[in-house]
Amino acid sequence: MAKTFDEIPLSRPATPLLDGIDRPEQLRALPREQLAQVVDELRAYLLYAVGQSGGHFGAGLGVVELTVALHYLFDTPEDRLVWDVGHQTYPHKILTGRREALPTIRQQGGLSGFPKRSESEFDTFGVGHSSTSISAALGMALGAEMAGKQRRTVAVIGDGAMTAGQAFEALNHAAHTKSNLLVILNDNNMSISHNVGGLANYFARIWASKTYIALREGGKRVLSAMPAAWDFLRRTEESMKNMVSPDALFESIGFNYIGPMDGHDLDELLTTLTNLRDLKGPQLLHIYTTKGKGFAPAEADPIGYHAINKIEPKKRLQQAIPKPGPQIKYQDVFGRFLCDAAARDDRLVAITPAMCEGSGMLEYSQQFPERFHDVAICEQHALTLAAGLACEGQKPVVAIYSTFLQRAYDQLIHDVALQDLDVTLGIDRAGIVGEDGATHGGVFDIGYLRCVPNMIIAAPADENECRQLLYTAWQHPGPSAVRYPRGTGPGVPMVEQFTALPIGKARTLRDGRQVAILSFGTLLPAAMAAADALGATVVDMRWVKPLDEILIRELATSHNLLVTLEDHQLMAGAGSAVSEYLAASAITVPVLHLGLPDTFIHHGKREALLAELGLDAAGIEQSIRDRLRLLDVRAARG
Ligand SMILES: Cc1ncc(C[n+]2csc(CCOP(=O)(O)OP(=O)(O)O)c2C)c(N)n1
Ligand SMILES: CC(=O)[C@@H](O)[C@H](O)COP(=O)(O)O
Ligand SMILES: [Mg+2]
Repeated sequence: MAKTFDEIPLSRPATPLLDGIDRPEQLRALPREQLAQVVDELRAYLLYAVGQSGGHFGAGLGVVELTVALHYLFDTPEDRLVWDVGHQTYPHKILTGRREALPTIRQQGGLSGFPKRSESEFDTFGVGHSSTSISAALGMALGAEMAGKQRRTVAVIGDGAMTAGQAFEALNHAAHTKSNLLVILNDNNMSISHNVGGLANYFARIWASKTYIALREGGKRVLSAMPAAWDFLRRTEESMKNMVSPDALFESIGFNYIGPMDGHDLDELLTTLTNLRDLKGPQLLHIYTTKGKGFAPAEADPIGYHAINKIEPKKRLQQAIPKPGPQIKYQDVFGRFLCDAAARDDRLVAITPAMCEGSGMLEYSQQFPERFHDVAICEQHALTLAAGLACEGQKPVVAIYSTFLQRAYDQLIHDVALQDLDVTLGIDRAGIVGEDGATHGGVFDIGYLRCVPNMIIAAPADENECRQLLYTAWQHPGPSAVRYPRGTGPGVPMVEQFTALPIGKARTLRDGRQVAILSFGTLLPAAMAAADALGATVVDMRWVKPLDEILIRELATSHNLLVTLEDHQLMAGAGSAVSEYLAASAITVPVLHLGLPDTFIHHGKREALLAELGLDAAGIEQSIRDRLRLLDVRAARG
């Protein structure tokens, strides 16, 4: 039985077997009897390492046995193993040559928090966004068939990820192609929050029917000697089968369903996977696991332990750094807005695609349960659901991370904007997100939103402006979006009273000369500091669409250089909107755009990445000085 810890070990545990495994071949060289010890050592080391680094926690603990069994029985990396989301792959990384590097995970220059093809041959597919594993694995299986390769292909997908449409698109196609593909459904009855929806209930009933299955198997043996009774059981089984038959859903799609089974029973896993690995055609193995398995606090609170910060040893906590000012997270600014606006207007209804806690909606969901919808990992459904609600005169708010909104782009255009429906998007994690890295960067939303007719887009600079712009956007009777970053603001207290701010109007914070900095969003404090050194004008633009064109025109005629600043790709960003306006108005003025370059920004601390990209005060000042020098040189040349 797996060992269960109550504390995260602060010193490295002894892992004699694990220390000898730098590649799965060395795992496969061990006798099967030693695998249980590998599991215990792997779980202990995982606890220690994530304690050192912080990062995703519960999901990895839940697949320690599965990871050992898969790398033991399948010839990885030749056999392809595709993990869904990938937050559960720390055990996989430990067994595939990254044991010693694990404490660097999610840190700049360290391991990615998700499988990444460029990081390891064992990371067969880059993930981070959920529900892509079956599609990718099917593609690999078809690719192998085309190349005449006899390799096996496995996708490991969680019950949460299985709620997304793409998972079923892939299941549907896999059944059609009848490819040799093993899908392992890792069912822990958890998404980040508790998993929701009919599918989650179906899975739960399967598990509950485990007793039914046991009875059925047991009953068959006993009753087969008594024909009449056997006939009765068969008829009963038929009626019960419709109620809780575990294979109804997947078998009817065309998969051979096996399960449910205990995903922590290593022996059972090894036996079952040995039987399954060479079966032809699409197979689905349904395993039950516990998110956070082996660490009692995480087993008890899988939501709280989905991810953890690095564990600070007690001694360091005594010299805690003095707490900064009254900063609150932008997600909590959003949650407070929802509660306050919902209390005033019963048309507010809030929707999240499985990110309740991360979006700051827990309190709202408890206060207004009848106007709260967690739709599971279904971003596309979330947007069109909101569109339907708006058709009926409600005022829906969709809370969605910038990166995950990418999933619902057609729904935004086709279902919301084209019909000019009253849907508000609270776009969290806009800009560089930090440790989650490039898969989660919220750095494209301005580009993909501002070209959509009927959209209005706000980029608040601080907590109070975020609150007021959320209210303004929500009041607006059409499609609207407010983008704000991960983490806390500069500590500007929120004003209780809602004020509908003028749409498309900026606010000038400092009148300077020669240079005008047009700041879009939360990099404003850095802009102000740079302006101090330069004597520059600073404007909090507040709105990406519509722009404050009158102000831009005035600034262009009264300054020698306009500087736009944004936590977004430069291409198609807010700065390019300013240049488009100037060009369309035949206004000629030098413009310097500051933002993210045309590359993916990988994982690290958000502030350090911004500084490295020249988006801190010093970097902004330096860029402006360089540009002024260039302009002087050009002026001197005549
Ligand atoms: C498209 C998308 N939406 C949302 C997320 C955020 N997210 C990360 S893990 C997770 C829950 C996944 O649940 P499950 O697949 O059951 O894995 P578990 O954590 O239970 O092992 C969610 C919603 C994501 N990664 N991708
Ligand atoms: C794996 C995944 O997609 C989520 O767990 C995501 O990492 C959450 O991001 P935040 O930590 O910013 O809420
Ligand atoms: Mg789950």
